[in-house]
Amino acid sequence: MTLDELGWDENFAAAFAPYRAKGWFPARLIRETTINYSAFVAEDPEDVEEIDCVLSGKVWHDAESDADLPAVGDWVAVELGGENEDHVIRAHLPRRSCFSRKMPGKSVEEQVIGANVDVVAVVTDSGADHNPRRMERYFALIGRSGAKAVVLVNKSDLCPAEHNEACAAELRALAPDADIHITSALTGQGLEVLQSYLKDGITMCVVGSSGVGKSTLVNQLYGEEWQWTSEVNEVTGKGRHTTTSRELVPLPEGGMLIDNPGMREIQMWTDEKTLRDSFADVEAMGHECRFADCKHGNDKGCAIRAAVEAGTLDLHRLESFLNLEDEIEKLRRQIKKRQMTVERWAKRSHRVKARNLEDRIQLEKDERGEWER
Ligand SMILES: Nc1nc2c(ncn2[C@@H]2O[C@H](COP(=O)(O)OP(=O)(O)OP(=O)(O)O)[C@@H](O)[C@H]2O)c(=O)[nH]1
Ligand SMILES: [Zn+2]
Repeated sequence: MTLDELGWDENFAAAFAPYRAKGWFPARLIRETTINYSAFVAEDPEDVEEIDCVLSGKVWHDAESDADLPAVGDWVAVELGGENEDHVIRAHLPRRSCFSRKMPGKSVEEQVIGANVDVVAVVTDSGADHNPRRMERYFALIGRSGAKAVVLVNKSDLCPAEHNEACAAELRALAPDADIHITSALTGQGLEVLQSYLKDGITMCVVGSSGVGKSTLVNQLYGEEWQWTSEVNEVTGKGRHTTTSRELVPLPEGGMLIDNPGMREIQMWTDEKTLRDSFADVEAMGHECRFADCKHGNDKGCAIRAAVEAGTLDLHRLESFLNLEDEIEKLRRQIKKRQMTVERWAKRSHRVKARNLEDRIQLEKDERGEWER
């Protein structure tokens, strides 16, 4: 595989220029563990190689938050070590895009799903999973990430065509910039569409609720010979751990996937601005209400209610809008709580995270019993 097939472009090359002079090499991160990263490194731009590498103290300290640390999909500058030496990530190149979500559970810590992702494919169906409100949140999140939004209304074989079409049209109305396709991973309908996004150098993420067919779709892209559980990646010829962590995987027909077989329904990382932006059109309608303090309830001359009655605004969407201030208040409380937790954690995080070089050296010394106090 070549550097270009990995998604290298002029901007990355420009950002990398000062590091080339130091004898470092461009690399793209494909996997992360608690102690190190795996990357494709381009010592030879025509034939990238898989290596393990660790983070330098500088890159570690320069990151302002966990979300700023190198993540799967990121481009970095690597200094190759000699025999029995670590390969070290010396610099982190600016991201072209970044797809992230809220951490699972109660915290609102941002978690990067993939850096430099070009296309996010949201898989849903026209049955139980169909939920325009949730899809609005996906659209807001993908819009913020800088990636292109693609929706696959999957399991089309289970519903009449008109029903699938109606669901697709409803989603299309929510996000004119998104591509909405009807697919069936089972019969293969519409799969060529997914493949059409996966040109050389393009990175895609596949997300969606549990059971909508993500793995079934992804396995078809890998081709018959290579599935989640297989041992060897056909493209790189390298062995592959069967793991539940996210990985960047080159596909046999070109393009790459960042995926995770166990990825549960994405929990949205969101902020006040993203929330408000997703209702900008409703808010604009509110300016047309007769009274400036209109509560959009039974008030006379309410433009928003009129839009609901005229069928141009969905009633559920209005309800979400009316609850917006409550949601934002909830978010603020969560953020405050998170800051307190983060401060508490910062004191002991060095024990948990040994991804940077100095910590690792110390850890190895500790293991050998060479205590430094
Ligand atoms: N009828 C029909 N069934 C499908 C289709 N796609 C997937 N399935 C079935 O739906 C079930 C769930 O599919 P998965 O691919 O495991 O779904 P997933 O989204 O990866 O689920 P998680 O791994 O839990 O996130 C399996 O039994 C699939 O065979 C489809 O297009 N039509
Ligand atoms: Zn009103």
